[in-house]
Amino acid sequence: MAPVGGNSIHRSSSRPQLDLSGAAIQGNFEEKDPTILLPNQSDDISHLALDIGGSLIKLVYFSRHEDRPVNDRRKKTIKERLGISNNNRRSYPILGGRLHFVKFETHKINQCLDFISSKQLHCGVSNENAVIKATGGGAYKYADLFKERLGVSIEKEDEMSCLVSGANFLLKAIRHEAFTHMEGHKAFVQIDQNDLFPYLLVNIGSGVSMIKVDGDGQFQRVSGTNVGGGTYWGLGRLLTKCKSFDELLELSQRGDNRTIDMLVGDIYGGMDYSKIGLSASTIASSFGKAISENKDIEDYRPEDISLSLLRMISYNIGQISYLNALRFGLKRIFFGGFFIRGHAYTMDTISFAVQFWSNGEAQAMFLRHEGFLGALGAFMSYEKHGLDDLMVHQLVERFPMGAPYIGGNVHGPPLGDLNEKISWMEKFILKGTEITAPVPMAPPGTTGLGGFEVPSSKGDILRPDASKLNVGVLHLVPTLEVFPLLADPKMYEPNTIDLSDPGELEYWYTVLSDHLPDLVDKAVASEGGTDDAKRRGDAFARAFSAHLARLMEEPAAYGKLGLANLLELREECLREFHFFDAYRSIKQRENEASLAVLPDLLREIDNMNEETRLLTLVEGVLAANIFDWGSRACVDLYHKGTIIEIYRMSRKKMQRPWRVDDFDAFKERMLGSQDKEPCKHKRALLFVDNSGADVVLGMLPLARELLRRGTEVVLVANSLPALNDITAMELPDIVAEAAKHCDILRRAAEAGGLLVDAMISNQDSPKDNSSSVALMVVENGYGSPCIDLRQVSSELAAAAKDADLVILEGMGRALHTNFNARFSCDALKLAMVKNQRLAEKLINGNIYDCVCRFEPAG
Ligand SMILES: CC(C)(COP(=O)(O)O)[C@@H](O)C(=O)NCCC(=O)O
Ligand SMILES: [Mn+2]
Repeated sequence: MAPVGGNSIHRSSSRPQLDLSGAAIQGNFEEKDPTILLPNQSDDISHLALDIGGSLIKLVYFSRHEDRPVNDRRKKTIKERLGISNNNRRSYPILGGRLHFVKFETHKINQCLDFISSKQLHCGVSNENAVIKATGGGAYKYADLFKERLGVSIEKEDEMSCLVSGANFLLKAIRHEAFTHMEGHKAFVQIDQNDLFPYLLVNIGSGVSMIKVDGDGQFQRVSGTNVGGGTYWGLGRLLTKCKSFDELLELSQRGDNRTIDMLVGDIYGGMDYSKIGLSASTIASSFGKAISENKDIEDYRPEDISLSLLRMISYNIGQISYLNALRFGLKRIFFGGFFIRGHAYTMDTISFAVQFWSNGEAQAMFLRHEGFLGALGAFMSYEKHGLDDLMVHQLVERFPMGAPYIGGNVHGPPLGDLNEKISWMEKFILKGTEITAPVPMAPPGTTGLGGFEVPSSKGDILRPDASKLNVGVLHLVPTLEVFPLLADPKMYEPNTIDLSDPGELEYWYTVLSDHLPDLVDKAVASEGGTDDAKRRGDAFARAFSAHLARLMEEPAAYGKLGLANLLELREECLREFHFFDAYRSIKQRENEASLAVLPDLLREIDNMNEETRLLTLVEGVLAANIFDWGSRACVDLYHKGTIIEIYRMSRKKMQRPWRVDDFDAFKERMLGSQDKEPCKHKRALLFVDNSGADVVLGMLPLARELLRRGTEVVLVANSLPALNDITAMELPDIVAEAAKHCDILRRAAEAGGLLVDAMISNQDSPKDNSSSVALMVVENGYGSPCIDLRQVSSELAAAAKDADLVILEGMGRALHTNFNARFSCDALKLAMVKNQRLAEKLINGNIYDCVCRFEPAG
């Protein structure tokens, strides 16, 4: 029996709000997603739901996070201080874990049963008469098979109802779920939760259902058509001898439907019928040419047949959908179902039809989880899972590890332990190298749909499976919150660099790829350089490269892609292969070296007047931000001297004005002027960045100055390691070390509960700290160099409530993300730009230029 349910807050781990007392892992403890028994959990929590359709089985299952129990004393103290309890505000439990999306072909149902059985998904509850919720016709057809093979009963859920609740959940809870797709260009649509209804949901499975949705559980199937995905696949199979739906779809890529469709021009001698707005290239009659030509099926190219069929069915669905939207006055039409399969050309065709018939009034929208609406809805139908109570900020979508190699499909048994994962990567070496080469991206407007024209070069630019990898693993993290000091959370966009610009994406792809060999060396060394570590390092490099290559192909595969996502992906991949702190020894070395010179620095600072001191402190933060192991240029620099030599050199170069220099405004705010009173902030949140000089000689002295002025200070650090960033777990020891040489820090740290035992040798001051302002440490919820303030730890959100000053430090937190963020309190953004291109783009400057941006409360 092994206890589960650590209390770490980061996104790879969350705190389930279930009754976990007495919980135990059943079976192999080493397994990635082992079954967990919850003997004291009174609610029925099931882990699996299915949608068994005519062609595909869609499966949604839940797995608990791998919790690594950590003994973090800081966490307990901070919870008490900030008044955070484990009791949930909600009335019923919310699962903390991951939702996985998997699909199988229905005729290979045994593969699906093997999958469920090997993952033990059907026995996730301590319930003797285990029941699985399922929807779709197969829930009836295969009920006996499930009973026979798995010993479980199937509880059938209404298909329409499941589709609707699945769609409603996705549209409300996933930020980048809905998108438009016109002429090869994908654009995400921001859906206002409060302005979602009514809409038309068109689910294109084997057949097509059109559902008017008025609210949660309020819907009506208003129409449908029997000409759907089954028609395309069935007719296509007969006419082309294709062996699979995907093969048929791929064939269409190379097709020319003019050889088989009758166009307006064919009837009007090559002319447009302009009087009624039809161009010569408009399809007048799908397959119409076949009647006038004395040809047999063999005389037509299968490619042309497939395209003609695809256009016929897609236009027809688009047209009927629009007419139904018109009938009920609905402005939004969402298309789902596995017919679409993220296929760019299908979406373009449907979009074109909707636009054409509505004269541009209506717009087709698609859903990234298009095929999983029913299965998700069936999952939602389990009572008391709390899923429908989750909000956007509590869901984090992650890149599924194996997806780049297999296009999101599941082949073979699930991966068990780390070793299996590595062998799996090794097995796919060939596949991996095949796709690692960047694939040209589709420039917008090249599918040639601008007038029912035949796409000229779509075979080269639109891969048939281009959008297959469009569903990640959904992490449910009920503890995440929106940072309360954002001025306008709805308008907030964390990323400064937009990677939908192909030039930007390519640049950052190259930067991250070039950095990889060095990172692998560091990671392997951090694990003792053993053969096992080398093997894992190799697998990590492959996995990360494959992800990058896949994202180059389709940047919006998992929703809008920003630089923060790429940097986070790198850290996630490292953790996936059990590299938990690649820069461990570097961080230790730099912390020690910096702590050794801290007393001298503090003495120097204390001899200055208030004004010079403030400038020196801000200058110190900027100078020390040079210690960044994520920057190629900086790493090259470290070969040229010791830490202290580089720190001194960096300080010497700090010439004002900095490239962005609001220091005078900040100084006036802090110290006042003839016209203005000085502002004594109540509580400052300092988002710290790197270990070593950055935090010890930069941020800590600044924190100390704020404490001296009577401002409470909360140091906000990463929950998990990322590059050489300091973590919340590591900070208390550093503060304790620094406090040995400084009364201000010591008293504040004691008042903040950071120094709870006799870590400090300097015991001569009075024990009563009631008058001291506190120094605290909270974790931010991230294991990445960047931070998305829409999803932060509950500790940070609680600490923010009384704060009136935010200081963001470093390139990741203040430039790549949050450079344009607006706060409802005073905000100071401090960073050294350690990348030439970013310096040019962002501040029209050069590498090593500095940013000191002060934005007073609005
Ligand atoms: C990874 C980083 C964001 C970390 O910067 P920091 O937040 O530590 O200031 C930064 O080093 C970076 O953007 N590096 C990649 C670019 C380069 O190597 O030039
Ligand atoms: Mn950093």
